[in-house]
Amino acid sequence: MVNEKLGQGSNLAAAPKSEMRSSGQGDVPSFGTGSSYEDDVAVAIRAVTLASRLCQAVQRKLLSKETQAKADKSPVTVADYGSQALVSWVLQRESLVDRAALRFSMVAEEDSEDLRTEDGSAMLERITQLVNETIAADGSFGPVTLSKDDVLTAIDRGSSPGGPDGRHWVLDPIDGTRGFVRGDQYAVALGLLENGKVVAGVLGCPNLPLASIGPNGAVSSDKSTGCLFAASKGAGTTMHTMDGSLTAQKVHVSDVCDSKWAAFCESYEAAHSKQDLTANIARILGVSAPPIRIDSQCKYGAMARGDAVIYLRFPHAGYREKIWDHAAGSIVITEAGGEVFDAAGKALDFSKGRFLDLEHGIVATNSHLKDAVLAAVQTAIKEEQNVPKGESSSHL
Ligand SMILES: Nc1ncnc2c1ncn2[C@@H]1O[C@H](COP(=O)(O)OS(=O)(=O)O)[C@@H](OP(=O)(O)O)[C@H]1O
Ligand SMILES: [Mg+2]
Ligand SMILES: [Mg+2]
Ligand SMILES: [Mg+2]
Repeated sequence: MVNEKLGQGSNLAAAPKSEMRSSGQGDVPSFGTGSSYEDDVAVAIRAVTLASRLCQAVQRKLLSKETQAKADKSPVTVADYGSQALVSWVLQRESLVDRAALRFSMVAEEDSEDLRTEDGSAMLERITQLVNETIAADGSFGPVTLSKDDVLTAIDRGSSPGGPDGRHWVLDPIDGTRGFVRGDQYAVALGLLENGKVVAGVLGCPNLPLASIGPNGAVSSDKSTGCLFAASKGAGTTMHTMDGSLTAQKVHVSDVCDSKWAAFCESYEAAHSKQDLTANIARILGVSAPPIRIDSQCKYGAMARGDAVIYLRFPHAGYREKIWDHAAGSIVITEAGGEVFDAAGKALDFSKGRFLDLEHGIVATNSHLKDAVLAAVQTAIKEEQNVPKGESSSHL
């Protein structure tokens, strides 16, 4: 039943019975890993599920007036803010009250600055309403109403600088806001750093099909959507249905060993990754399948279950990667048996604060293909550097 529902082409294996408890908290699924991060993952799932519901409600009736442009021209919506407020509120309230409330730290994408201006006041009103509606509809938190100030405070709890010491939650309240606004893929991405290393991650992907989106899954008749991936150090990666209706399944990256058969995924937005460079990498590897282009860290989730075998991301010159764009996704891949590295072959370093410190580009694949993919990446980068100026649209 479950395998039928999840479709062919997904690298799923049934999880042990202990991982299939139902939550008893509304429709929010629970997660049992037996790992030392079990409590953290459970509360992260609760927070991400709640935030994903808010996002789904907004995306269903998305109004252009609910979208603003930030100073860097990227879009931000009431759902980005609402999702951040909810995750922050749940984490603070549920997980750390007894253990580490005073040390609570969150590195998150959004801040409340624009909402505190006169222009932002209607938006703040709407966000507060959405947050309260989502909490009330869940029903498991009791009679709680957040004020506008509570919402601002919850959003601004994400201002931590992060760094190499201690525990930090890392949140992208909507990753792939452009996809969200377009009605396509997006993810609520929540990671946990401990002493500079990602130790847990949850990815809510409300629009991701349960069936594979890879070349082998393209023919699936199952159009159900809404996946949630959860991973923690040493405990593997599990895929849940967003509504908790099916049992959780362990997922694993593809075990394809010959790059000829390896489909790759990349950003939907050409402005976010150099698609001419990735096409050359694919050519060098002999990949014939067309790229799977989807927004957000949904790519990491899709790859973790084997839809694609390679993830390639090469931002244009001058762009600095943020930790919230990769923290949750990277552990979802590594715990599913994959590897995530930069163009020098180094693992990603999440210990340097809000930005990722890396050579260039982000690549993920399985352990069989790591050497071949890395060699192809380095060859393609050299070739790109040797192209006389004016003959290529991309520059390192
Ligand atoms: N110029 C540029 N280059 C590279 N990356 C950028 C750039 N601008 C933005 N971003 C970040 O990309 C995040 C969206 O993820 P993806 O690039 O994987 O998705 S997409 O397919 O392009 O939508 C997106 O995340 P969100 O802001 O959370 O949507 C950004 O952090
Ligand atoms: Mg953004
Ligand atoms: Mg993002
Ligand atoms: Mg975002």
